[in-house]
This record gives sequence, C-alpha cells and structure tokens, in this order.
Amino acid sequence: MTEQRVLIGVIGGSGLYHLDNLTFVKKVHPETPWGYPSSPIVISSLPTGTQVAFIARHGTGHEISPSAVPSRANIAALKSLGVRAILAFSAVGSLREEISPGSFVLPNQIIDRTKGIRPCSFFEGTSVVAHTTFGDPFSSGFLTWLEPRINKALEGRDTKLFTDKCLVVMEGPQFSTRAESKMYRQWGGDLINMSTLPEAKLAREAELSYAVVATATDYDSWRPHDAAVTAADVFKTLKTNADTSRLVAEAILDELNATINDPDNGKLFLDEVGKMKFSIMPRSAQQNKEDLEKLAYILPEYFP
Ligand SMILES: CSC[C@H]1O[C@H](OP(=O)(O)O)[C@H](O)[C@@H]1O
Ligand SMILES: Nc1ncnc2[nH]cnc12
Repeated sequence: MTEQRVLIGVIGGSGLYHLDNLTFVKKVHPETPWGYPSSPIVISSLPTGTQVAFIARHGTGHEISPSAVPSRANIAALKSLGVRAILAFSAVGSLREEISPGSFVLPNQIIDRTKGIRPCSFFEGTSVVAHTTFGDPFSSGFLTWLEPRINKALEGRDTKLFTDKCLVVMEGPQFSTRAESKMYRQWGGDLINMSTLPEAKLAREAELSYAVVATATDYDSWRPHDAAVTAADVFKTLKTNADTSRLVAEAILDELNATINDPDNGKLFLDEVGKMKFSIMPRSAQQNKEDLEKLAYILPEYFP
C-alpha cells in the first residue's frame, strides 16, 4: 500500500491542543537543524483517509511562552513531512467594537511589535542571506479559499467571520498598556496576539501556504470604561472558541486536501512555491557547506 501523504499542517494555539474526530496514525518528534518542535507532531486521518499533522504551539500542557515557541523547528518539521499548507489557529484580542469575543477572523495584514528577541529567519546565523517578500504576509489564495468554507461551517451558529483585518503581533508575555492598545487602533490594527510572528515569516521562507484563523477572546485594553484584559478574561471564551475551531477544521480539511491535490485548483496553494528563488542572494564562495546543508532541510530545491 502506498503511504498517504500529509499535505496539511494544523498549528493549534491557546486552548486548542488537539483536533477531534480523527483516527490516530502516529506521533513523530523530529529533530530539525533548528531543534525540536513545540510538541510531538500528531498525524491522524479523517474517515476518508486525509491525513493531517497537528502541533500544539505552546506544547500540549501550554508550557511554552509565546517568545519561546520554537517556530523554526515547527515550520521546518512540517515541511519535512511533506506539508504544503498550514492552517494556524490563534486566540486574539479585539481592537474593534464589532469584533466581539467569540468572533472568528481571517487577518490579511500584520504589524510587527515583537522585540527582535525571537529567531525569525531560517537564514539567521548562516552565511546565506535572503530577503523574502512579505507584503502580503498570509497566502492570498488560501484566504480566498477559506472564507466561504468557514462561513459555511459556521452556518447556524452564533459566530461571525470577519476578513481583511490587520493583526498586531506583540512580544508579551504581559498584555499591552491602555496607551499601546489605543495606539494600535490608530495605526489600523484590528486584532492583537503574541504568536503569528515569526511563524508567518518562516512559513513564507519555507514556501508554504499559510493562513491564520484568529479567534477573538477579549477586547484588550482600549475600551475606556472596561477593565484591562486579564488572562482570566481570555480563558472565558477559550473553550468555546477551541470547540468551534475544531468544528471548522473538521468541516474543511477533507476538501482542503482534495484541493491541494487537484492539478487546477491546487494552483491556489502554489503561490508561495518558487518565491525564494528571487529572495536568496546568489551563491558565493563565502557561503559555507554546512549552512547550505542546513538550509536544504527546508529548501532542497535551492540547496541540492
Ligand atoms: C492566553 S492569552 C495570550 C496568548 O494567547 C495567544 O496564543 P495563541 O496565538 O497561540 O493562540 C496569544 O498569541 C498569546 O500567546
Ligand atoms: N489581548 C490580547 N493581547 C495579546 N494576545 C492576546 N491573545 C488573546 N488576547 C490577547
């Protein structure tokens, strides 16, 4: 029997430490050139045979704080399994009145408020330089594909889906001050979290399709008459949001797998493939062999 390919990676965030209604296939915990992923990767299959690789971003017991998530290992490990598209879930604060806690959002832009303490490139520390295109930080084709399917999955539920929103990614682990929260709104931020960077940058460097389903848990700290957000506020919505995220995943994963495999429609998920060709500085005698071998783990086409 030919082994089923794993084309889809799911990264679960706060509250989402496993998916539902899948048949366990195996667990793997590969050591990548950037260390081990946050959690063992659970590979499981839907009734149709579609296989999915799941990583708990903060570990299965939420023991890894946002600044310490080994994002390079997570993305590299998924790529090494043959994954082509990553559907990430994240608990976010809302910076807009209309995005009430419990809402789901597909952001299409990011403002980076991380503090430069997270390794954010596979090329960091190597003798190879790459400047990756990141103007559209999420995969446009994937977002277009997701919107109608998530809306369908949410039909009859009290959960609204917003699109085309801007996500502020902050360092944490403390929440924002009221002044920061208000400033992010003035900047055009609609949502805030602590984990989509460097994840999205690394997915792009690895030429993977990547999108985030942001699930609102709170109003952060910009509302004048409201108390500033606490972790307890986030926990109130976390379980319901995680249950709805599982429902959404279950509803769309089969079709996602079929679309990626389809010679025509699958092109939507190939937008990122080939992009690094125009990002990596030309080969030079100063680039050392070990670095090229390390980078071959994520981009074998360019570092044969
Ligand atoms: C638990 S509140 C802050 C925490 O929740 C979000 O995690 P994730 O994106 O993994 O769902 C946020 O980014 C922070 O890491
Ligand atoms: N208000 C908030 N700020 C940052 N990350 C969050 N995750 C969930 N709520 C958040």
